Amino acid sequence: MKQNLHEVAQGMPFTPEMLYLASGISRCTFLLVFLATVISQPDECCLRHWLAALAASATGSLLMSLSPSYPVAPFPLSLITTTLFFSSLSLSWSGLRIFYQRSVDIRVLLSISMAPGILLLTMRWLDVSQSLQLAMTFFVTALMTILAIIEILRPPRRRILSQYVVAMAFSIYFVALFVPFLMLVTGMMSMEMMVSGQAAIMADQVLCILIYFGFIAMTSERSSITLKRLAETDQLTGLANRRAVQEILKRQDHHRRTDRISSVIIIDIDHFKSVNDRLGHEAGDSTLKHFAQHLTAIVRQQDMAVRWGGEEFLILLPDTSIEEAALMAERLRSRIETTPVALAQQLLSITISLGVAAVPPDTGDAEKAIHHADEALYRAKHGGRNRVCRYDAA
Ligand SMILES: Nc1nc2c(ncn2[C@@H]2O[C@H](COP(=O)(O)OP(=O)(O)OP(=O)(O)O)[C@@H](O)[C@H]2O)c(=O)[nH]1
Repeated sequence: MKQNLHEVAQGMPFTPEMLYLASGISRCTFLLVFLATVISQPDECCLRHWLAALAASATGSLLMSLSPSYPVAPFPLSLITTTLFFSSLSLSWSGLRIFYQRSVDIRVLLSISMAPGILLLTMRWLDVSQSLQLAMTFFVTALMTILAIIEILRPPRRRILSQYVVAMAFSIYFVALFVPFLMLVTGMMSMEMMVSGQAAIMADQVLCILIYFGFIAMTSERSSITLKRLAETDQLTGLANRRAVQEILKRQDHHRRTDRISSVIIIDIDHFKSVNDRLGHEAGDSTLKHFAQHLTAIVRQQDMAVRWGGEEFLILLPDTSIEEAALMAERLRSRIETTPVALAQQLLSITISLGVAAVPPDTGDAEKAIHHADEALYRAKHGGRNRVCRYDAA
């Protein structure tokens, strides 16, 4: 039987051994790309798992290219390659778990990697037919792809586009494994037909590219999202910073959305310089953090609270009339006035001044509204501080 299959395979334009060799060599070239990525991003532990996964599958492919028969390699080569391919899949899965900050139990990882080899040994011992051995290998491999898909799609889902490419590749992998399993089990496909399954090896090659480059894309996409978030976040208070507002205003100009910002509030802590001067810079920082916490507590989900600079803050309010904005400003003013800052040695009472302005509905110019709110704030300061002033065009 083995000899027959091999003869059939030899008659094909590309023998399975050649395809496995090509697959092994291309995996080795990915290895170099991965190695460079792992070295450049040493903190990403998931990349090390994926590198090991790739190394295992490259070794498996190269060993399969040495096999004198296809699709079932002789014993013990089949045991080694099965374990290598499975280790590759389980390491892909563990890498995904690490990527999504989920724990990985090393014993589970080892069990999943070893289980198919043990299954293969058992089937050989029970003298199970070659086609059933192959069918079972397909089946457990298909199960493994499902585990990977679950890790990607289970909530909470991140907004990372490249993860869907990887999920799609694993889904195609699943179909490519489950269909031959069904066909072998039901007798619709013979071992001879499997020999002409060059398409499966080539599909494996394409999917491998999608998956491993997808893994690299996932880590780079997440890194750039994290960097962008850091660049748009104020480190002291955790609020959005001026740069984030500029980005939002730029996007609004482009999209002319309906949930546009309709009111803005500018807030300034009164006599903040004297807090620094009397109690030190650290007390000043604590005061800023205290204020930011109250600001975050008072704004609605759709609003955006911003540290505009120094001791000045801004709230962008979509779909909010100037009357509603002034009410919110007043609530915040009174809350801050009645809640002292708990410093290490003492309780510090502070007050704030606020300027409120509406975005002109005809132009939708939020930058102009910020400018108007600033003018209102100036009036609040000069009117005696600890008050809310509305911008009045008249
Ligand atoms: N601790 C601390 N102080 C800051 C920070 N950023 C700005 N400041 C200080 O904030 C103070 C702002 O002072 P001024 O602009 O004179 O305003 P003010 O004392 O609040 O007076 P009015 O606004 O007129 O009520 C300056 O002393 C800055 O050094 C910061 O991140 N931490």
